[in-house]
Amino acid sequence: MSKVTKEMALEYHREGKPGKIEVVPTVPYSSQQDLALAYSPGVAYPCLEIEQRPQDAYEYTNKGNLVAVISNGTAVLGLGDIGALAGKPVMEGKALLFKIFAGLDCFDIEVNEKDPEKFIQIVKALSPTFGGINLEDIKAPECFEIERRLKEECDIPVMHDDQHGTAIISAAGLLNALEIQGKKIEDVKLVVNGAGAAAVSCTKLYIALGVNPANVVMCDSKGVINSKRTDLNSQKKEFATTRDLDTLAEAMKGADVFLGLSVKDVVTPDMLLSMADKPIVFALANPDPEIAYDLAVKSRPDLIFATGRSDYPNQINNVLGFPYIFRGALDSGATVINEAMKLAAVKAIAALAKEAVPSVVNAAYGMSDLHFGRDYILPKPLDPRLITTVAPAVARGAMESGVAKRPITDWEAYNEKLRQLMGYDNKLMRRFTEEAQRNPKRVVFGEANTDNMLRAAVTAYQDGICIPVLLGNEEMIEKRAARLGLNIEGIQIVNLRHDREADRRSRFAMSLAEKRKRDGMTYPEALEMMFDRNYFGMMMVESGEADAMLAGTYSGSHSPAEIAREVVGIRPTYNHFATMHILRTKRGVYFLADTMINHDNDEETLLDIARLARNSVEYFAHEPVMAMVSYSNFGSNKEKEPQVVHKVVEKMHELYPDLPIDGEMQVHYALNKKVRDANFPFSRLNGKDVNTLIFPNLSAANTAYKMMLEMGLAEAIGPIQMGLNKPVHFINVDAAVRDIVNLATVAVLDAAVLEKIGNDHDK
Ligand SMILES: NC(=O)C1=CN([C@@H]2O[C@H](COP(=O)(O)OP(=O)(O)OC[C@H]3O[C@@H](n4cnc5c(N)ncnc54)[C@H](OP(=O)(O)O)[C@@H]3O)[C@@H](O)[C@H]2O)C=CC1
Ligand SMILES: CC(=O)C(=O)O
Ligand SMILES: [Mg+2]
Repeated sequence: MSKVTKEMALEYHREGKPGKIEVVPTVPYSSQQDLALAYSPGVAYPCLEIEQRPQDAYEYTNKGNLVAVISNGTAVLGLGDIGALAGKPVMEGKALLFKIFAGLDCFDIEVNEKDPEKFIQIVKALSPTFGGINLEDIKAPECFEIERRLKEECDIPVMHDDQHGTAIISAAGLLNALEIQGKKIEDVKLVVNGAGAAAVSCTKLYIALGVNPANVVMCDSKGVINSKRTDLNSQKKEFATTRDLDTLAEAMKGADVFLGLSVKDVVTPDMLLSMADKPIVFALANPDPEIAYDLAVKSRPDLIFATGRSDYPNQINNVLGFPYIFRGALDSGATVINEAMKLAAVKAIAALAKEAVPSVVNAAYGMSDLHFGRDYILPKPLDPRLITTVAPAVARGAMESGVAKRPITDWEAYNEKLRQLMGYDNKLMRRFTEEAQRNPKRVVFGEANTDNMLRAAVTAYQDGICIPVLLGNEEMIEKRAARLGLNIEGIQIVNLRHDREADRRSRFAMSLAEKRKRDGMTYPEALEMMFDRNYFGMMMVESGEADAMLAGTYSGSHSPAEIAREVVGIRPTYNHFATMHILRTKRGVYFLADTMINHDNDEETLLDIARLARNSVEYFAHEPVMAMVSYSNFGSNKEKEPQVVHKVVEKMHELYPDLPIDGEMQVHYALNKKVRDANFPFSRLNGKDVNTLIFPNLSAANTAYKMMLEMGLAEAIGPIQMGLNKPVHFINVDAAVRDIVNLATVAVLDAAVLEKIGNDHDK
């Protein structure tokens, strides 16, 4: 996993606009009218409504989606009391996590005040702004009283994340680790290093879950907290042991579980060796754990080891909890975050780790087979299921314990809202995946001897999306799989140089030579071609030995597109094939064509592209609303290129009298219906939102989608091939695993359509 250096981190924070977050308006603000509504005089109306009914603040302001991360900088990570200002990067980081993982807006507030009473008064005075308050990095013991008072005195949920977030996540990890190690919670001996905010709260939750208080030994910076000590505050006194122990090293002997919430490098390999069999060690000090990962795992193979860091397996970090805990609390109108809600979160997070890990999570971590076990005791922070698992569990907890002021009634609609909150709607791909899983097909992976293709094939197989056939040398693929830690058991490998089916190559060659004899192809030439993976793979599809193929975009002498034309051919009624990208953007789903195949389009080619796109968009269950774009509008420029587009639009109008398609038009008219309708009220697209853009040439289409991706404005599925007789799709072997899996999914659906309705979609 990649390591973080000081230079990288400083550059990351300094680059562009310094810091990590900004404020973005959510309402129109470009006209005088907009401003009169957003500010004076219009703004007075919601003010007066809220004055009458304070609850209306949730209707007219961002209160219901706004959280404050508030710190005084007295216990920033494990860096200690570095002050409010120095803690700001951490608080901005938490604000970012709230936004990206739960769609919650967040202000970081650094308060330069250490006196608990004054701090309480400041936070309380700020509280009307927010729907919830996340207290962060405030040291013990002051944090206990600060949280208690603010919970009591504010009418919104308040949670000290270092206490409860950490307790919830580590408890979920502990339950799962105990299950893997075969230990019972009521029997385990627990050593806790650190007696601050996080340590005390975690220990209390573990006890609530079944740990025997008599089996707990806690240490602080002065050693074991025992009954001989006279310097203990009331929190520490609760955990004072009567056993004759003074040092951490003594306490560790025979312990089953170690929980570190203190400072770095205080645990030694010898201490780990002195623990009981199959120990569990959570070294959670940030940024550096109580014992380094490499040192710990080297010293005991029977260990389950977790840290707070993202660059090692088993990250125990409150990021798995706080975004979703506040999401569920705010959405249900919870007045507090109580024990029922916390326990609901523990159970939901622990259970999620036992479910099959979706390919998108594997892909996000460059893995292929994450599964419940000693290196995967908790879900990964980038798991998109966390929001739909934890937030509803917390909301239910709030409702069942009677603290929810706005109970949720339609859970399916709530789950849908949560998914959509995460920006791009992933519904389309989810639907494709489910369809493919219902009827998986045999997909040839033409470049199986490359890392990402192999990873994608294994992921698609494990997810039940397709039955992969890997083309390549068995020995090399097996070696690569072993190096990547991939399990390829059960996946067929076809070595085209030493094919087990002796006559297959000659059979394929004969069939191709017969098909292309009028193009001058001889049998010996065709036989030679069968050493090319694209020819061979496509012949597998052509002959029905496979249902679809993912071909690489590079092939020795011939371009894969040419080979596809020769081997599987173009659909009846077309002379060209093309590709489309589906872009998922914040504004919705868009289909763009042709993004990969045809360079300079004459009328006939562009007409084929438009017809193919119309069919494909329909096939992806969208009503096509198509704009044919160029640099002029409806004939305003008489040069060659816009004229080609203009004529193709006319032909499309003749062919499909009811199809909403128009142009040529500039792309801003295509995408802005208000401006388009005002300027061109005669357009067939009147009142409609365009979802399909047909570009005049490859440069424009390719540049448009790549620019959107590079600027982070879209996620893409594609390139989706349209117009070949068989589902042969093309993808760059360096494409991300997720993109390859997505295309394999589309190929499976394509094969299913072929099976059902044949290859003339115009019928
Ligand atoms: N992974 C995660 O999700 C989280 C990790 N943490 C980490 O936990 C640590 C503590 O945070 P927090 O509880 O908020 O901070 P606090 O300041 O409240 O507590 C720190 C505790 O560490 C103890 N301590 C300091 N040095 C030693 C030592 N050498 N041996 C034993 N104990 C020691 C202190 O002892 P004393 O009481 O004697 O001063 C104190 O009890 C930090 O490293 C933080 O990054 C915190 C929250 C979440
Ligand atoms: C993760 C966290 O909140 C901390 O280390 O303080
Ligand atoms: Mg913290």
